Amino acid sequence: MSHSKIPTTVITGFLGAGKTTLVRHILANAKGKRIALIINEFGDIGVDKDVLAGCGDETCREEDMIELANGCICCTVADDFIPTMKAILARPDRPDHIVIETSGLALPQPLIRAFNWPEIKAEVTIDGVVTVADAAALAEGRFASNEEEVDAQRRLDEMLDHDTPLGELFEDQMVAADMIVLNKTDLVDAAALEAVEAELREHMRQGTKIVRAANGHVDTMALLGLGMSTEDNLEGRESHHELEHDGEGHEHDDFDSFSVTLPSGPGRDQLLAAISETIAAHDVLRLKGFAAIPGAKARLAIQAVGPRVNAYFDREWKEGEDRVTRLVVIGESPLARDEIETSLKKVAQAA
Ligand SMILES: Nc1nc2c(ncn2[C@@H]2O[C@H](COP(=O)(O)OP(=O)(O)OP(=O)(O)O)[C@@H](O)[C@H]2O)c(=O)[nH]1
Repeated sequence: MSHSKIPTTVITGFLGAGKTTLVRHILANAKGKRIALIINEFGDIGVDKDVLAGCGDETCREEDMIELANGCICCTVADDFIPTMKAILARPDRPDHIVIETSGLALPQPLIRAFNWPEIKAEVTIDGVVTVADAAALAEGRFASNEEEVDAQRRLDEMLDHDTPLGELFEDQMVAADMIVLNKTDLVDAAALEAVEAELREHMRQGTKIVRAANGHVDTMALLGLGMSTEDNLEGRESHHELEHDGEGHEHDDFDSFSVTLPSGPGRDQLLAAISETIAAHDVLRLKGFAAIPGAKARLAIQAVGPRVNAYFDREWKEGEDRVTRLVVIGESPLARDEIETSLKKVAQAA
């Protein structure tokens, strides 16, 4: 039986840039396309899948979502990614399109190269690599080193030139892109947006499109269907690591993640205040999870990206579900795990 190749969109972008939000938008606007979703997370709790599954739409069907929870898709291509793709391809009801959301710390390059493995290449093609960039984080210079020491303008100028793990990873994700979704435009003014966009243009491959968005609202038909066959066009997309080490394996020691479980206890405001304080004190890059708030029938989804903390009740607790607060914490290594845990647990004990 011959099939046409299934187009696959790879979504990359730094921690908290809005990848899951974009995926949610794609699923809600799939216009009848059956989409299989592969989600890769850094951290040991599958928050992203749970966020999508909590959306309540029939487009977020549990059976169409596959989670690769063990960290970095770039390091587990052979063990995890290839078998997962083969399982999708073996289904009797093959999807019309595959979307892969990589973890915010993943280098997209090894994943893109995996599409040239013979058993994958025969059946699947990369429709496009979409990199989500966080306009607010960029405007605030959050990829620069010594953030406090430089003034806002210098930060903006230097943000992409630094040899920090954050800066390098960010550049690696940028050069991999066929399209950049410059997200969170609602959080910055027009002048800052222009500055961020000008800076991005200097660091991406020529010809890459930038699409501005808020909350991942991009025309799905423009996003899916780029028809790039990216696996055949790898030139100029090399990561720092590939350029410096001939593509030998790479390390993820630069970043660290752990999860914390807290008993239900503090109220919403107390908990969010404690989270904000902890993030500020320990330079946490990303924190996310779900919280049990006393008296609330629904669980509170918590999403922090740098200093910005969002929270919303996403769905009611299910029968038999463990009503505790579980949070994933991600930051540059070494993370002061004990101190962060103590700081978060203090609020639960005080309640
Ligand atoms: N104001 C604003 N918030 C946004 C926008 N897009 C996403 N967010 C919020 O940013 C937070 C992170 O969004 P996600 O979609 O989870 O980001 P992500 O890139 O999937 O995060 P990781 O998978 O952890 O790397 C959430 O609180 C979102 O609601 C936007 O355009 N504007």
